Amino acid sequence: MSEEAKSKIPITVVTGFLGAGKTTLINHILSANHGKKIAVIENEFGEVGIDDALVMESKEEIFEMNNGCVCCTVRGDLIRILNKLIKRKGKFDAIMIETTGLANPAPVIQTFFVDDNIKDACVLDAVLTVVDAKHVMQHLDDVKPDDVVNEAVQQVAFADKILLNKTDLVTAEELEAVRERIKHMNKPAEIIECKHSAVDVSQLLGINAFSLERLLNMDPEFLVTGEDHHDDSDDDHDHHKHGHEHKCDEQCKDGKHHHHHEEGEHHHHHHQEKHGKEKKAHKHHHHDHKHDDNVTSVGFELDGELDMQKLNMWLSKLLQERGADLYRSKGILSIQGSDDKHVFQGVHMLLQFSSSAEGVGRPWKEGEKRVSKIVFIGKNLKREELLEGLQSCMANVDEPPAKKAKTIEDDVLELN
Ligand SMILES: Nc1nc2c(ncn2[C@@H]2O[C@H](COP(=O)(O)OP(=O)(O)OP(=O)(O)O)[C@@H](O)[C@H]2O)c(=O)[nH]1
Repeated sequence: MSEEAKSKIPITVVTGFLGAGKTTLINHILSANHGKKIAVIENEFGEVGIDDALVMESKEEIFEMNNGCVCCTVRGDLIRILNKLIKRKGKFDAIMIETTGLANPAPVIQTFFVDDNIKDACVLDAVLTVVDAKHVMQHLDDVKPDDVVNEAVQQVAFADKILLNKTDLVTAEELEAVRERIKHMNKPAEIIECKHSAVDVSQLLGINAFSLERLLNMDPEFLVTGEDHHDDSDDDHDHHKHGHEHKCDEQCKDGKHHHHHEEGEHHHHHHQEKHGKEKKAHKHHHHDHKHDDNVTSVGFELDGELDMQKLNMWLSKLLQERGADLYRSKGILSIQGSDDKHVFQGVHMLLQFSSSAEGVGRPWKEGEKRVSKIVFIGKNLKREELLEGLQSCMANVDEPPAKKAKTIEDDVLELN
């Protein structure tokens, strides 16, 4: 590394699909014994911020960016926070940015090359992509409409290093299949298999793994941002479009194609058909990229305490029935009869409860209002239905006066 690069603040971008294990990785790094002071920038896709409470208490500084995805609406926030941190250079050793599970990493990476101040002060050390060995296949397979990006594919494609996580949830054969698939999508990236994102920090930070050259080989116009493309209509900006073309791997004979078809093996037939038609359009809409509008987030903040048993039963049933479409669910819970802050984590059908007593999340602070915050992310979510379900799990809700059951005494009395 050059002297100039050495004096810059190293940046690590942590990406990976919803629920893959990014926050688990951040917590692992923050609690590891590396002697580094790390500033963390959290971005989450959800109507109600939760991750902030799930990142462990530490000396580190944590900045939250909610209400949007870092690759779109909150990119300005990212630039602002980075500039703030740059002014305090020397007070910390590194910055980690956790992107939302629905972020396309490309615009985040571009930030470090197109903004002059940031470019001069920071160096992108690596893009780490956490992959959920159990669920990634279905997200890679998800066929999106033509102008919609497949974030799961992008995240793997842009990785400098891949953490193939949750190996405990799959068989050796399944793991091999995922490994093959990922290797095929991104040959240069090292793949590290792990459980609970537990990888030696020396393999994650200060690794100097990011290569702009590799990205420019993949996409020569990588650094041409959406803002440079004023031939795009304003409408494009409203939609936060900012995609990229990629060079295909050797499977694809056609040279370039739109990134959401980037992966050769599975959609090959589809994009071969499309290439002819799309080529011209790509020239003018080079930076088109939209998120899948079908994937939405619904968030609730509930006053009052929840009944753990009712909630457990309701959530278990919901995840069983809707787990395919319900990519991610999570919540901070105020539970009747407990002084601990409870947490639930759902990834598709898998559901896990834990609490501050077990070291997950931070306990309620003195005087902190005990509000439950719950987020669901997925396809075809119905707010009313979810709210009704949650409300039915509140403790002490006035039960409708149940028909008074007869007691034995009543019977006895009647007999008399
Ligand atoms: N069984 C198993 N569970 C894991 C592993 N790694 C993480 N988890 C669990 O998966 C769930 C999601 O983990 P997170 O670290 O919150 O995932 P994330 O990528 O930050 O999630 P989003 O921010 O919502 O995208 C949590 O319940 C974790 O405890 C693993 O290796 N094995």
